[in-house]
Amino acid sequence: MSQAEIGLIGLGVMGANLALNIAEKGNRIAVFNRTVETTRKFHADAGELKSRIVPCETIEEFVAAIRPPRPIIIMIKAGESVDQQMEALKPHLASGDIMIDAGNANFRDTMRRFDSLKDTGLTFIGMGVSGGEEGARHGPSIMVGGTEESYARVEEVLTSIAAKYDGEPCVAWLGENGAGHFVKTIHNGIEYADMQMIAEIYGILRDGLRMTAEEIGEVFGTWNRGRLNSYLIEITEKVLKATDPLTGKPMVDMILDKAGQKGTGKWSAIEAQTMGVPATGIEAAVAARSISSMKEERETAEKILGLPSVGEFQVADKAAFITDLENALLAAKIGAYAQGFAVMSAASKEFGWSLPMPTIARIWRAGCIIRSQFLDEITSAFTKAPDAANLIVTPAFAALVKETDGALRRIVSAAVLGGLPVPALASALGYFDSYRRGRGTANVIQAQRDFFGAHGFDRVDGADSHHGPWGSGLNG
Ligand SMILES: NC(=O)C1=CN([C@@H]2O[C@H](COP(=O)(O)OP(=O)(O)OC[C@H]3O[C@@H](n4cnc5c(N)ncnc54)[C@H](OP(=O)(O)O)[C@@H]3O)[C@@H](O)[C@H]2O)C=CC1
Ligand SMILES: O=C(CO)[C@H](O)[C@H](O)COP(=O)(O)O
Repeated sequence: MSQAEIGLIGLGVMGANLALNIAEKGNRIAVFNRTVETTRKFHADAGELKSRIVPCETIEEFVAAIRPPRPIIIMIKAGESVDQQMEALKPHLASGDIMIDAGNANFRDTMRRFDSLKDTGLTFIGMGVSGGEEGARHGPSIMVGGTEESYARVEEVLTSIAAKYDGEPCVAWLGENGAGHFVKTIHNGIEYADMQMIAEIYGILRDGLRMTAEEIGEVFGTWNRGRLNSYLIEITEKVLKATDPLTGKPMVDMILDKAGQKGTGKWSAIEAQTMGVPATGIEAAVAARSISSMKEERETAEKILGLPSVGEFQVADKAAFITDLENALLAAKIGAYAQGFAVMSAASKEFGWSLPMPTIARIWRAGCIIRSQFLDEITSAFTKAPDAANLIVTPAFAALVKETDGALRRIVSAAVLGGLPVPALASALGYFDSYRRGRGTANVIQAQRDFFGAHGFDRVDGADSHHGPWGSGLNG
């Protein structure tokens, strides 16, 4: 039997589907999973793709089944398990072999792993994959980091399995070492913000307008046929319309309001903060997930503080209000994406990657969780202005912000006055209002810093005097 062209370790949700996708595109693939039973079941269930899959029960057997130089995808739980898996593989590999970590790694781990293989003859690729189960099976968006030469060796197979947007594959080499995993992290940070903003809009419809899950699902369905058309809006309609088989009630009403998180949102916020780039939408979304997980504390606080004492949520024209909600969501979404791209732009300089913004937007148009029509507009904006300081100052998006930010202001105001939490939507408004104001209020902060710490300030008239007359005698 001929050797496999590629290997894959980890037959969980993502790995199993990716392996089937690879086999379906005509590639012969060797597979290995820590739990042998999973490998056996995976192969037994592979149907007509069985003949292209080589199930292996030991690492030795797995490595021997792949034709050198071997590309090996590692799609397992992120973190230490990847280091352990790499250590287990290494003694069996030969010069030229490539280990490709396709999980949601912290890009700093990816940089370390990349460096650790220098001078060994082995190569490391850190590859972000997005699209969930369905994407992995039928076409994910793939963000590759590593040497360009190593990408060239796997480009054909990755292109064959990637999602296509108007025939263009949603895969690209984005830069050296951690570039691919950094971009995937920010993709997820944006995903967090997008999801949180959708949840806040749902909250206004549920707790403000007192609409049922089914009715709210209808609203999202309508929006999905308009400018908000996207995978996340599409699945929101579906989840809101689903019925719980156990109770016959709307499924969403039976789900505990505690959101999980595995790290990528938090890493996005940390890296943004570390580089001094505001990513308030992502930060608000991460914090909202953390607050959501404090269920018992929230219930206790509600008993002690009560809900905000505001009157009945009043809306004079429901249809106009729902149109405002649609535009508010679009405006807030622009803020979150603008921030995500600004973080990537800063990281590109910080880590010397030359991240290609139009390409990133292009490969997010299909396959990934944040895929949307909107990303085609971002692709076009960055193609016309690849060095724009911020998405919101490109002509197309500046026009869109001006058109929709009034709605965002009305919705945030209504929610705040109605006592409904909208931290991510409000963060977008705060971001727009701060970013577009040439003269802000940090002059007071600078004066305070100088007063208590003699930190100095620059003057608006450029005069060579950097301390205020605060009277301590130290700062004059
Ligand atoms: N689910 C999703 O939507 C997406 C997930 N990802 C990322 O892909 C990676 C895999 O996720 P997913 O498929 O969902 O995870 P699953 O939980 O479905 O599968 C986890 C896999 O990791 C293996 N594994 C766990 N610990 C170890 C270890 N110490 N050594 C070797 N193998 C180990 C498991 O093997 P065993 O069967 O023996 O337990 C299993 O094959 C993660 O990094 C995840 O963040 C990326 C994009 C989307
Ligand atoms: O990468 C993904 C989607 O793009 C994974 O589904 C990831 O698990 C999502 O992050 P979290 O679990 O923290 O919500």
